[in-house]
Amino acid sequence: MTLEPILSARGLVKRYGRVTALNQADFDLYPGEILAVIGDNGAGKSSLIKALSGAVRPDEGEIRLEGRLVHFQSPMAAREAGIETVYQTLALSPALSIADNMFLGRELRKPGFLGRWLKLLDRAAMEKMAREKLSDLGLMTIQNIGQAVETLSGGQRQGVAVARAAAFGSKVIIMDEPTAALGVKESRRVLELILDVRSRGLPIVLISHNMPHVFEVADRIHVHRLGRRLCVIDPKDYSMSDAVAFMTGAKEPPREALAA
Ligand SMILES: Nc1ncnc2c1ncn2[C@@H]1O[C@H](COP(=O)(O)OP(=O)(O)OP(=O)(O)O)[C@@H](O)[C@H]1O
Repeated sequence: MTLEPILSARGLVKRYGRVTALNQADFDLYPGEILAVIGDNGAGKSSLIKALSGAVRPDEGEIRLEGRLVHFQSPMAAREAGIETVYQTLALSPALSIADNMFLGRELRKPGFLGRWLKLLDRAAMEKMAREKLSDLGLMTIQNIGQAVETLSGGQRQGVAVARAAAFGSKVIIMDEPTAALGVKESRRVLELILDVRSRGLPIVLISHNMPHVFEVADRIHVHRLGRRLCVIDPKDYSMSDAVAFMTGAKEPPREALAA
């Protein structure tokens, strides 16, 4: 590929005591693509994503965003740099409204004195932006932006989390098992959302154990094994059983798929 990766990592190492969760892991995400990250349980996928999203600091290795070295000290720092992560646990506050959840931690204040000195929130602006974002992503089956998140279905909640990420993620969106807890219909909606987000030009990292979902939406598949990137495959060239065989070590990937 001739393009420069938007987000890349080289030689990431992360140790937890005697466990080496990342062992010289590399990573490349290119502009506009959906990159799936697959791997067996314990292969180090979450550790990789946590390093890329500022949730853990790697012991060794480097991460570059648009070619520039970055050292995220916190998830907030990664967010500020344009990397949004939708965690499996979603990190939504159930009792708060959809609009409040979308702006959690980055509320809009009223302009001028009211906002700066009295810290008054600009609710109207937040609700307007939340409504726009949700309808952009075709999520306006949600009638009331003031509705508490706990009253939404699993798919709608996931939708709010994705809309929030798409609203604020200016460069990269990372999704950790976005369909794991969802039914068939809701999963479908979330997969469509992922494709919508890509069509808006935002690249996505999708961590998933669900091979049909991965093969349906991914442009490339990063196979993680024993703490490192084993290979990168094009889903058009390999079957799901090939991918699982590479992931589990039952089969070695061909030389051209092996990561450098
Ligand atoms: N906070 C931690 N403390 C100790 N060990 C950890 C910690 N986080 C991860 N590990 C270990 O690091 C290894 C990689 O874990 P990681 O969660 O990154 O794998 P994974 O590929 O995401 O697995 P899964 O698919 O099961 O979620 C595992 O052996 C795990 O037990």
